Amino acid sequence: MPAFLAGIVYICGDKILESTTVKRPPLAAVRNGQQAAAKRETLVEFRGVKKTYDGENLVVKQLDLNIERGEFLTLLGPSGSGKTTCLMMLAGFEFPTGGEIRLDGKLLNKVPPHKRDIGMVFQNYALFPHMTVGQNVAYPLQVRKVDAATRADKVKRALDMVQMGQFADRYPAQLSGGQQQRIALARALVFDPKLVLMDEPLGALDKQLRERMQIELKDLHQRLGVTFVYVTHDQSEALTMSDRVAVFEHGIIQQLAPVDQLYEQPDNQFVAGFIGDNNRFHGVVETPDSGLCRLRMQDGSSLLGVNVNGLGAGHAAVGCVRPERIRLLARGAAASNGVAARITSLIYFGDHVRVRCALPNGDECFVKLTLNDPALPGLSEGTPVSLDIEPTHLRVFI
Ligand SMILES: Nc1ncnc2c1ncn2[C@@H]1O[C@H](COP(=O)(O)OP(=O)(O)OP(=O)(O)O)[C@@H](O)[C@H]1O
Repeated sequence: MPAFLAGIVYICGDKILESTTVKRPPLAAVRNGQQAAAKRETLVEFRGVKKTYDGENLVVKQLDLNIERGEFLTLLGPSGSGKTTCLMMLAGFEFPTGGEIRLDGKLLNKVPPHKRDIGMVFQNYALFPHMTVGQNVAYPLQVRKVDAATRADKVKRALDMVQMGQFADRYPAQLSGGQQQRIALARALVFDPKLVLMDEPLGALDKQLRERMQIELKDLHQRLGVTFVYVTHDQSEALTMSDRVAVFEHGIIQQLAPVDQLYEQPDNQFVAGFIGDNNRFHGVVETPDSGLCRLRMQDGSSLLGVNVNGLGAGHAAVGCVRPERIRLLARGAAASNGVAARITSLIYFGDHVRVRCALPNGDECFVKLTLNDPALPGLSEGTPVSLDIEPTHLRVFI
């Protein structure tokens, strides 16, 4: 174990990197919700952080981000958007080209990984194959010279925490992927880290197991109150687990918000399109007034929506709306904020039917109907309909 890596549990590929401890309250103290009271305290600050690997292209551009103590924050974004780079800078395995990172107020820029009190879990659990589960979990404590009795107690608690208490004597090869990831998690938590960083930790698991582990991780986070920073490109994973999500694109946070706000009030077209399902209507802004505006489409029809960017009359714009926020009405029925459309197809999705529609201006959109929706039997390809949308649910962007 290189000396510069002692202090962090860093699990990546077939490597496990480890480090020294910093004195902190034990897990049990954290567990009783003591952290909840301190929830709005800032634990981590990124101020004006930039990163380039080649001296030319900034893969992280001017990042300002506060991570609150005890929160579950997810960095979400497409491949190459800079999420892992941010995590690596926080862990100390990459250094910022500019700006400052603080942990508990302490400037981290020059602090090596082993002096940061951070646990990490990666996609490849990377347990030591020649050690039993118990020995793997004990390893961070051994490095920290924790005495044998305390070590045994902490290992038992950490394994019980991830419901793996009865597997202490097994070797990693005798465990399933999900079980190995639980052990990796126990190992990252056993030394009571201040912060736990996870980079796509469930990426190698099948869908069913991944979804079960998502619930377990969220539950564990709530019980422990430790701050989790989680990287994923899977938006449903981010929505399921996080308190807040930072959406990355091209090294910039496009929006940082609680999950419901992110979904209901996206700040821009990218966020509206990246999180959840989305429909887009193209038009020109008319009569902007007190936060709303009318989006006039090429065929003359129009919809009222939220003027998110405060666009002036005549500005080209795109209206975005979630499919579940569109009411499908029979053509001619009174719509408060409606537009004419024609059904192009009905696709069965098991738990709902996706009704695809074409608008006269050439835009396409879809609506989701539950299988017992009374309107469904009357619909088929070619049926003329009206799409009715509450103005607050149509977000008009530049
Ligand atoms: N060690 C490195 N050397 C050079 N370029 C790098 C290095 N690590 C990452 N990059 C580049 O930096 C950019 C951001 O990469 P990063 O891994 O942070 O993105 P990401 O959002 O985590 O992507 P993914 O979800 O695919 O892991 C990418 O263009 C990537 O090619």
